[in-house]
Amino acid sequence: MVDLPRVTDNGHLGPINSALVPRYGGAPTFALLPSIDEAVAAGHRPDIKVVGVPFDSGVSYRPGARFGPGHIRQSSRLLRPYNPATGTSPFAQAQVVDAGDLVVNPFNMDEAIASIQSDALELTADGASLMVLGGDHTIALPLLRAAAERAGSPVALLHFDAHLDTWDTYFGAAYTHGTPFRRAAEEGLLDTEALCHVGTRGPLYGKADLDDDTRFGFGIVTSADVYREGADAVAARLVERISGRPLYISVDIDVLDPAHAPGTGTPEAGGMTSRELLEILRGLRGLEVVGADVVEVSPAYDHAELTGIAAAHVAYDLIGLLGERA
Ligand SMILES: N=C(N)NCCCC(=O)O
Ligand SMILES: [Zn+2]
Ligand SMILES: [Zn+2]
Repeated sequence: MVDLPRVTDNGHLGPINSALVPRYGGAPTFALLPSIDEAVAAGHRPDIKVVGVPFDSGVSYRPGARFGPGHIRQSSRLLRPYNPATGTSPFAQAQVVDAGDLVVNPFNMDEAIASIQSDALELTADGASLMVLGGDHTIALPLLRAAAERAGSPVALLHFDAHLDTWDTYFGAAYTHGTPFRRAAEEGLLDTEALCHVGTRGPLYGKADLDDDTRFGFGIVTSADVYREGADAVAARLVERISGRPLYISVDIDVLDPAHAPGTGTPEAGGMTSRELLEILRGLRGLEVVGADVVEVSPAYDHAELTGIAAAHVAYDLIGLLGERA
């Protein structure tokens, strides 16, 4: 394979130069970034590793998020190096690489969760942070375990989702995509002063769901709150609550309205627009983001890459936030 010309900026090896090589050909690493092997072979030390977790054994409705990482990468080919919304170049402020996909057992939940946790710890042993492409929301639990261990303390959590994901069990199972944040709270992984769901909406099983959630320390900014208050005011509130604490950001793509992200497993009407979500993320600059994920992209239900493109742009802005620490 010939060496492809890449954009290099600020000493960092960036995406394939799409002015010289057609962006629709070749291997779809995230945003056409170098693979970890290519970057390391060229003498670069990764600051941010994009990693896929193709796993969906925790879903309660439509399946298929195991194909999310590949779809998000394919939908990320058009991302360009400079983000005018923030005035930054996410791939120049830090060395960002694509570390490929984890190998996760689809038939053994305990083994899957344990291996995601240990792989996340191994990938961050060199001080790098992770931008994870899911996968269903179950994977947030082992990722939070690893993030809290690396931070040396419980972490603040911003959780963008239509759902609370603090339910207790499904069919008696404790580890599902509807339960990761209850388990994380029980395990003491979360900084109970700085937890917030953003974008929640849709029917619950009962009012007790909300009471439980409050007991774990979560605040809620609903999808309707975002509509009424606007992205800037919401971001300002979140920054006030979280500032100065190590922060993990988990984005379930179903936080977006099905019109913006149809390709997901448990869609709910009345969601945020992709513009609102991106603007809230941009309002979080200056926070100490230690890890992030984008989950629940199920490509079989997508159309014209709507969901894949939304997820790719969310990951791009999250990489911008992660890179502020590099
Ligand atoms: N994490 C996501 N996307 N969905 C959770 C929905 C759980 C339920 O079926 O009630
Ligand atoms: Zn959800
Ligand atoms: Zn979720």
